[in-house]
Parts: sequence; C-alpha cells; structure tokens
Amino acid sequence: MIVEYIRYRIDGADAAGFEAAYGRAAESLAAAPQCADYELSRCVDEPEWYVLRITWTSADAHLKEFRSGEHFAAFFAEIKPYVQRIEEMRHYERTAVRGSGGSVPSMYDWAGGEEALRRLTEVFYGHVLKDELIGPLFAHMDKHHPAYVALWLGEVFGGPERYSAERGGYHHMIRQHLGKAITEPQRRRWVSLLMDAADEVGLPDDPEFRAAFAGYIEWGTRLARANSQPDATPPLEAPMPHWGWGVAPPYIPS
Ligand code: HEM
Repeated sequence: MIVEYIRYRIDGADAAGFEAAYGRAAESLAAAPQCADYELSRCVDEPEWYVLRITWTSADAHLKEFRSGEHFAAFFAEIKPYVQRIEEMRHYERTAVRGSGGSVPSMYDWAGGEEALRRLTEVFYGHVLKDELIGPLFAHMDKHHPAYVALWLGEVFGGPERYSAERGGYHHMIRQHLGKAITEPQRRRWVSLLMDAADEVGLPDDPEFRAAFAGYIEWGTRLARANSQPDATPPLEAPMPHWGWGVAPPYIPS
C-alpha cells in the first residue's frame, strides 16, 4: 500500500464547487480496483487548505494502471479545474509509527488485562481437556499452555509484547499447529468452548467487545485449521497479528 497526499489551496468562493467535484470524482475512486480508500479533509485553522489522502495498492497501480484504466477519464474530468491549485502531490510509504490514541482503550485493557485473559484460558483449557472431540488433540499439552495462549491473546489485543519476547512470537506459534489436521467440527468446538469460557469468567459482554473478540477468534481458528492441514505450507515467519475494534469502537458514554 502507498499513500498519496495531495494538498490544495482553494479560495473560499470555490470551496463548495471543489467539494462537490470531489464528491463526484470519488465515484471513480470507489470503483477503481487500484484504490484502497480515500478521504478529503479541510483545514480548520486556514480553511483554504485541503488535503486529499488516497491509499493505492502501489504507486505503479496508481500511475500506470489507474491512469490508463477505465475510471481515470471520469475522475480527471471532475478535478481538472482544480489541478492548478495543487501545492503538493506525492506518494508516501507508511512507517512503523502508528497506532490509536488514549481515547480508545485497547481490547486488552477493556478485557481486564493479563489477569482476565489468564482466567479465560485456564477455564477454557479445563473444558477443552474434558471434551471428547478436541480433548485428545491437547492430551500432551504443556502445563503452561493456557498461560502461553493468554500471552498470545494479550499481545494480539494490544497488551504487552510478551508472547514475542518470551515465546518466540508468530514463528513459534505457527509451528504448534503444523500437521495437527484440525477438522471443521474441531475448530467449531474450540470456538464454542472459548465463548462459553468468556461468559463463565465474565469477560466484558458489551456488543462491541464481543463482536471484535469473536472476529479475531473466527479469523484465528480458520487460519489455525488451514495451517494444520497435512499439505499446508504457511509462511513460517510473519509479524504478530494485532486486532482492534474495527468499525465499532467501545461505547463510552460521555
Ligand atoms: C484464535 C485461534 C487460536 C489461537 C490464538 C491459538 C494459539 C495457540 C498458541 C499461542 C499455541 C502455542 C503455545 C506455546 O507457546 O507453546 C498453540 C498451540 C496449539 N494449538 Fe492453538 N490456537 C488457536 C486455534 C487452535 C485450534 C482451533 C486448535 C484445535 C482445535 C488448536 C490446537 C492447538 C494445539 C493442539 C497446540 C499445541 C498444544 C501443546 O501441545 O502444547 N489451536 N495455539
């Protein structure tokens, strides 16, 4: 992904026409397979300044495919009157510096931190071991397994990076599932027992938290099942996943 920033200086008298033109031009961006997302912002301090941010799948996708593709003509026809008012138009690469601010708690903090996740995994694996469908898969599990999975979940949900520091991160985890040939009914049982355990230990049950939590668990278990198949060749090195609130951050009454 590459982010293009275009800064415009638009006289106040032309502002409404400019925003309306971009409203129409945006239809071409929305239709272009090279475009991931876009956003036009207007400066509050000096309202004649606008910044348009467009995320492209790559700089080439923008410059070669979009510009020679079927959506460019309609896009350009709308914005052409404003091209002379461009003050900067450049592609930027994201750096590792990013995150959410303190106004949005991490899912880790919202869940209750390390202690809550430890309680969750202790209760969960207690049920797992007694389960006739998935219990046998865990017959020889390390006695610290619940604590390790709690560290994993904590890191994924925005807590301390302890699984990476103490257990080897993604690299170690992926190897634990290789060759286990997890079936779909086993995956479903794993999910179901975890959700039962979440209720049992009193993890927050607000819709926002549970939707985001279930989203990660659905994603993670599907990956675990796919990676566990005998013919699977998943990447053995990858960054730790980080899961956030998605489209519905927590409801915090003001
Ligand atoms: C979101 C989904 C999942 C997560 C986050 C997860 C996480 C983990 C982690 C972190 C480990 C390695 C622990 C260590 O550091 O030693 C592990 C191992 C393991 N996982 Fe998963 N897992 C998931 C899904 C599943 C599913 C669906 C199954 C099977 C139904 C499964 C079966 C196992 C088994 C058998 C091991 C090895 C346990 C041992 O022998 O110590 N996992 N998992």
